[in-house]
Amino acid sequence: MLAKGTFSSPSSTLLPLSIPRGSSRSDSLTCWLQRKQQRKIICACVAPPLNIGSDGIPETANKHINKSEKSETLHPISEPEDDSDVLIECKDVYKSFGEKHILRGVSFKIRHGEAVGIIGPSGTGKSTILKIMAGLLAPDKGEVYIRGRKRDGLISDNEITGLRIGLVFQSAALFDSLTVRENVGFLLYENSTMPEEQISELVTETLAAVGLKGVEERLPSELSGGMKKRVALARSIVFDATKATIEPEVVLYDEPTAGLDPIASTVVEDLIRSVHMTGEDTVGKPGKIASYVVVTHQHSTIRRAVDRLLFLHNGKVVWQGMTHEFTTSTNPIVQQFASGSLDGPIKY
Ligand SMILES: Nc1ncnc2c1ncn2[C@@H]1O[C@H](COP(=O)(O)OP(=O)(O)OP(=O)(O)O)[C@@H](O)[C@H]1O
Repeated sequence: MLAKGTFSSPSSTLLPLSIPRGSSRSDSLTCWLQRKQQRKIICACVAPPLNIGSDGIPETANKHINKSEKSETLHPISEPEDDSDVLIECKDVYKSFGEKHILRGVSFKIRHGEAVGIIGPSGTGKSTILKIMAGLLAPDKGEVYIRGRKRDGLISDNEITGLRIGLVFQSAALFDSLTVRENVGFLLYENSTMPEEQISELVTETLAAVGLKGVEERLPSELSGGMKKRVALARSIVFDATKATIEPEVVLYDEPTAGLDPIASTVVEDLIRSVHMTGEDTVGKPGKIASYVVVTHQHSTIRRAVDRLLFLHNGKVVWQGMTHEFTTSTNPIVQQFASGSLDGPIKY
């Protein structure tokens, strides 16, 4: 049994941040509980008060693109007028770290049922915008709306219910000294009124949904990288069955296939699809995740796991389109990124 914390239950999905390797179970829990008191995770997203010019091209992008290159709009998707299905919106979000101005007016919306990828060069702020959506970082300027309600500051600063937000870190961020069962059921053991046996059953069921059986009593160190990612996914989608209302959930994945071989990547990509509402999990049940956002560099993940793409560059969304438009785009930024060429507007 896990030690019980004294804090109140969170309004949304909470995920452990990184815990030092080799720390003891009590250290891990203490560290986690301290952090948890500081940060309750909720999510918010970007909608564009598009700093996109009349030609559909963001102002910064205009600086890098000559007239002949502007033939393709950078904003080819016409936004529906009805925003009732918007779960997360980021509006003109700015974020700097010291002198580094990372996000400079990022806007987008994540709608119910969407599978969205965020791509762009390294260091362009993809993980930063995920953390802002999750409420782990506050924007310097701009707004984040959760189902139409503005979130101020971090998730710990206000209670916004109506949407669960899960964040799956690149590193999986499992507690090294807890078993797989304890990792997956952590929040339920801590916060739920469910009896332990029921939590245990739910954990087993959720692990089965991500294709893992018989690993409940293993420690993270006994798992492969791909299995750890699946455990982290299970942790983000485990539901408290005693809650009267189950809120829709958005899962944010930060480079879920980084470091995996091509086949293990495919397994994770299919898994991400399968737990989405349009999919079917590995035991044949419909997925429960309303929408998800994936930050990735991997072409296979772009092709296989997402439907719509947002391209971040120089602090803004410089292109967005459906996945199939990515490889045929005539936008020079997209072309350079898709081909990996050293020549083009993206400079390292
Ligand atoms: N907490 C922080 N303090 C200082 N600088 C930070 C912090 N978090 C991120 N940065 C910096 O902000 C920039 C964007 O980081 P971020 O991780 O969001 O980029 P990214 O697009 O996800 O990169 P990659 O594709 O390489 O993972 C980087 O230069 C990074 O060093």
